[in-house]
Amino acid sequence: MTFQFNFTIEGDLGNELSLLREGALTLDSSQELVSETQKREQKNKKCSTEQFDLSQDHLWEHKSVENAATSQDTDRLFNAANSARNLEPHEKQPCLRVAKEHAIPKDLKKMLENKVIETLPGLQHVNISVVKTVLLKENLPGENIVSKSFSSHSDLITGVYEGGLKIWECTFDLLAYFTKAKVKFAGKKVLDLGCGSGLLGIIAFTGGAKEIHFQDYNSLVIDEVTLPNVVANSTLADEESDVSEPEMKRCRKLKVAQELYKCRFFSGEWSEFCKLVLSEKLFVKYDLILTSETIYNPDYYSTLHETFLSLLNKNGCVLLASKAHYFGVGGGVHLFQNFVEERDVFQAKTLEIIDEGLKRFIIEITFKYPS
Ligand SMILES: C[S@@+](CC[C@H](N)C(=O)[O-])C[C@H]1O[C@@H](n2cnc3c(N)ncnc32)[C@H](O)[C@@H]1O
Repeated sequence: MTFQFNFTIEGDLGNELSLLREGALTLDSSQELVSETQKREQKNKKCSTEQFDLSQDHLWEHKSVENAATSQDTDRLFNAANSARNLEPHEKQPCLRVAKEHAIPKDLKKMLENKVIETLPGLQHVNISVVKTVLLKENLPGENIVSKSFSSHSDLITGVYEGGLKIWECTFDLLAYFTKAKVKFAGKKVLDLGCGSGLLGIIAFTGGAKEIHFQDYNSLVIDEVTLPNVVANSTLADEESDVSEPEMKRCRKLKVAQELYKCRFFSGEWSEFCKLVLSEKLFVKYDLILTSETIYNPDYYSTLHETFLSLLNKNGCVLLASKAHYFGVGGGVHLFQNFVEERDVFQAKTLEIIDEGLKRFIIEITFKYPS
């Protein structure tokens, strides 16, 4: 399924793309476009089971001890959800893109090279158009999602690219809600699920969260956007200022590293991500799951629900922001709320309705029976 909306070719990227990848793209030929689409559909059917190396050596060690998840709790709730489940016969399971953890590179400054930093109130983020242009020029091996997204004129290519190379509208709604409702992050373990740029998790990070995990479907999004954004919002930005003494520099670097140590980064499909984190013996469930524009595809509802179920602390909550309806894909707030109600594990409460342009919602999801 290819979902097209809100897609703009920033600046001259479209032209640049044709020049850069002459012959490799199918923008101008409708005949070829069809065959590309068919190829992609066939590929989607097979499902990407791309294996990633998880080189644990390079990962910074994380140890959590409190509130470790018990498999019994999770099993009980899974069963409750499963028995209430009434899957439509046509419901497709999402592709199982294997999850991996992304190590934080040692050379933090290098991550911000070739990046243009933009500023929002209380936040910095890389300019994504520049990231895309550089990626197209470099033609790096691995996930080729930038050119795939261009050639299909789409922000979403099911099972291939799930939209992380863009800051979606509801992220801004949730950011505004954090301020308005004075949401507290201090001391909490937070997950930015389907993070893309990671702005929600970054606010939790700068707001004193104890631990913040970022998850995106696409590996490239984590490496090229999420990680640089987190680094740009750490104290690294002023690392060099007024510090000439090697010893002071060393201390400063250590401080930045200690701060970033609170953040972990994951890519991969949701059920695979769950498997990966739950395989850690001392995994601690999240107090807060932040998620924006992740309920567009009804085929993913069951996995998303199970992700909440297996990763959310009993007394925790999910703050979800979404458009009322996603034309072309079929998902939306009411469909997802009905899905949640039928499973009878969580309760969903509307916190805010933003009724300008396309109607948007902020929803809080908590366990119905927390004890
Ligand atoms: C439309 S984008 C929204 C990005 C970001 N939250 C924002 O608001 O700007 C949807 C995000 O959900 C993630 N996502 C969607 N479906 C997924 C799935 N089945 N497994 C893992 N991640 C998924 C993608 O990685 C993507 O970043």
